[in-house]
Amino acid sequence: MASHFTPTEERKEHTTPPDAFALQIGSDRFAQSRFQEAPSDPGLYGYDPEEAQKEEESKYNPQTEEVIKLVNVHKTYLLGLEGVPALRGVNLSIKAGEFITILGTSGGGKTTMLNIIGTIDKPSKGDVYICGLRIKYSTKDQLLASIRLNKLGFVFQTFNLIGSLTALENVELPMQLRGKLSRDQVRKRAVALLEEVGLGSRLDHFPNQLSGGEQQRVTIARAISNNPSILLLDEPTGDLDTRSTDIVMKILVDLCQQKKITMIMVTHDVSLKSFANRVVRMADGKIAKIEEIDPSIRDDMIKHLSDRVDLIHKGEVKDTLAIREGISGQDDVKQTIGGHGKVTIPVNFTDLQGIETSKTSVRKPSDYPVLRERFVSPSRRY
Ligand SMILES: Nc1ncnc2c1ncn2[C@@H]1O[C@H](COP(=O)(O)OP(=O)(O)OP(=O)(O)O)[C@@H](O)[C@H]1O
Repeated sequence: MASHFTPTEERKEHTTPPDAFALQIGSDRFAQSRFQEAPSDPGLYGYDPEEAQKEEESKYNPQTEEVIKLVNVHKTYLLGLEGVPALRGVNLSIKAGEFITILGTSGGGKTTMLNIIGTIDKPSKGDVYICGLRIKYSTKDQLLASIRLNKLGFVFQTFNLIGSLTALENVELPMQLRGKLSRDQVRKRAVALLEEVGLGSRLDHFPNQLSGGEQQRVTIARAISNNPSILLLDEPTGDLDTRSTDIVMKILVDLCQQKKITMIMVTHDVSLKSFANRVVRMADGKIAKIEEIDPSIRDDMIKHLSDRVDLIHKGEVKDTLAIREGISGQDDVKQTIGGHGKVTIPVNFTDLQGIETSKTSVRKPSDYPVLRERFVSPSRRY
């Protein structure tokens, strides 16, 4: 990889200060992409501190302005001598308090878009506005680090907790790095956040003493510790079983509805899409489609989710064999369940025979998140 560096890029990377938010990232791609960016306008390397300051002080009004705005955003990575276009002219506006899911084909640009919104990557071309602040290729790393610490929270599929710290200490860390609260205030807030995600009895557990679902709940508590306006979620339930998925989704939906945190969630699990206000489908580096979820359908989904989570907490949910909508690159391709050998189903699902769905698989809930029977009923809405 060293052969791809230009002296300028190398120097720039070495002078970058330690970033508080790095603890929330587990992605090697972060490091790679910062070396491999191919700016469309090399002149943008110049940095104007006055302009940045002006932008930082701009009066953002969440009532009237979008919390995130992407205008004609392009991102091209350099792979050897070739440019790999990851985003090709993306326009998207997101209002404060919205819940957005991003679905799409593999390599379609979902993670790249999330990384650009999260200021982990900079666009090669185009403008990105986060809470009224304009981010472009020349934006200084210090300003980006400050935006991440103050405005954004991150939750990834791999939980990225620090193994040598307890749950409580993991949640305290971003608040300590921000330095706005006293030691006592930090501790009290960390305890309250862990109680809020149902882990009041796990404060002193280390990550390896917690289940996957519990670790992800610690990650969420950590991600919201500095009161972010926006939570960026990259496959947050990808490694979780059904029950943990339900618990985590309920926490996320509550945070969105009660604390008005804007949620942007990349997922391959189409059964989660209707928890959002809007679904953005990406393909080939572009937004292929934006779908509004009918509010009554969303309310219904959330009500069922709450009911399920209540049952989970009462210990009334049993493991059963269940049917799950499979994940394929083509979410929209429908197949017939039980029809002429297309999708095989066990006898206890014969009532689903003939229903059109995306590629479907049957697994034990303990193996993988499952789609409950209800979600593949003929009246299913996705
Ligand atoms: N650091 C990088 N260097 C080179 N190419 C990259 C880099 N990161 C992403 N790409 C390429 O950019 C394109 C978009 O990738 P991205 O990861 O954003 O897609 P995705 O929709 O998140 O895919 P998936 O669903 O498989 O995670 C792909 O062609 C990918 O190979």
